Amino acid sequence: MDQSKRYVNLDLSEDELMAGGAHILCAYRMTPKPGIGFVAAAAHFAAESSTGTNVTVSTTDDFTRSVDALVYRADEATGELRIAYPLELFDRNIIDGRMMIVSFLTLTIGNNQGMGDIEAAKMYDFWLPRRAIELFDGPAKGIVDLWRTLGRPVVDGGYIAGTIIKPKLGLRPEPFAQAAHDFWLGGDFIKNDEPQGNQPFAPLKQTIPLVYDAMKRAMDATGEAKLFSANITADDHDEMIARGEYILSAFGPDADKVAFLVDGFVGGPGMITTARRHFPNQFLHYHRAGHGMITSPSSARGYTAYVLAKMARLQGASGIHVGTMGYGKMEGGRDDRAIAYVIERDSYSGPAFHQEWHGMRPTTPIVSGGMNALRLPGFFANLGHANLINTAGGGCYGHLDGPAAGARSLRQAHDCWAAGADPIEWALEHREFARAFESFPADADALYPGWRSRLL
Ligand SMILES: O=C(COP(=O)(O)O)[C@H](O)[C@H](O)COP(=O)(O)O
Ligand SMILES: [Mg+2]
Repeated sequence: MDQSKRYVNLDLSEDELMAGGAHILCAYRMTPKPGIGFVAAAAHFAAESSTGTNVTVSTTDDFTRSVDALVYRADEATGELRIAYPLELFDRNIIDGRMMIVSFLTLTIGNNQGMGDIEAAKMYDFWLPRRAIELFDGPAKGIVDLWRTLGRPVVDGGYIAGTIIKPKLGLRPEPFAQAAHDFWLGGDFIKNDEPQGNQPFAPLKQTIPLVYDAMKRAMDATGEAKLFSANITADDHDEMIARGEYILSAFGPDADKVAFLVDGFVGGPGMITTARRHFPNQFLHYHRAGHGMITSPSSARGYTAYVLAKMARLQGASGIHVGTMGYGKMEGGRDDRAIAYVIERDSYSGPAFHQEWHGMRPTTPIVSGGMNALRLPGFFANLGHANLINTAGGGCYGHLDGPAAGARSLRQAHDCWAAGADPIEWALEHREFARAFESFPADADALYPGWRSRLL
């Protein structure tokens, strides 16, 4: 059934829709199934994403039609599809009237992801009017709070050198805490790896007190504050709360040095909001493990990592992983810096839309995935700044001289970039950075040919 008469209006002006402030706009790249017209498929897409289905129903009335999602751009040659969704379509909390990401996803990434006439569709950008920005929680804490804890300037407080306790799994409480202590002698920030929680060989209630003790000893030894991002991910809301409350009680007077990590992609939006609303005083660390199933360029469905990051900021993530922009082990390229820019700035022009955040607190870019000291100078040069959290697991625990040296090599790499120095020259004066060349020789060979004759 061709529904384009009702759900398509290519005369609508995007500028006027934005000026009206009554719609959320979504940009997709869509391919209809063979033999299905692009506009007809787009119309069905909008129907299924708002007020329709695949046939006309007798219960539709004039009000229903007034909140139809409308296709306002449809270009078969490029697959470009843009849909305007009236704000009234989106579900609101009964407790406080605010909007929710699950409703945004159910509509804009719902049945349209599996319909028989749609071969593939992927959202690559969306735009929210001011009113929608006002109705999402947004971040409660940010990197400013971490800089303050670390005794840094709260503006441009700079690079936070972090790690991930490795191996990913398999450390019992004592060696886990020892690994944390040893890194903290050189670095700022440790996160649980995303699957670490309450495994039988490392009960959380044994591990956490030992980690706190390790933090205190490292703070005494260095005279510096330290940070721990503890994973509280769990299917059950009550379990998440129980973990968070236990961890805060265990860290007692230093509970402000605890961030909470949530595996928000596999866990779903509800887990992020549970942490955001129950623990608003803690930095909320959004780990996105699993996102690659749809955000990968190899996927023609779902949405991009850029869209994921925008949603995370709306939900209130204090920080989210943004990838390594071609410098680490995960998929990505240099232009992925847009994922960092759109969450850290108050105003940014993305792939389809210019988004104003109207003062919503920024979300911190978290850079992780195969990173080590050798890869950082190029990364910072591409991004253009270092106001971020970097977590290098292998890059620290794989350093020949141990994790504290690994941490120092990260900071020396940052300082090398900040000074605009040649990395090999810099390594001649900075031992831990030099030893990173020996620790990761394949990277050194690829990035700094000729290093051996200069450094060994
Ligand atoms: O544990 C790591 C990295 O460990 P290592 O530093 O040893 O590679 C993170 O889970 C990935 O970076 C996630 O990827 P992304 O950050 O892209 O979500
Ligand atoms: Mg990990």
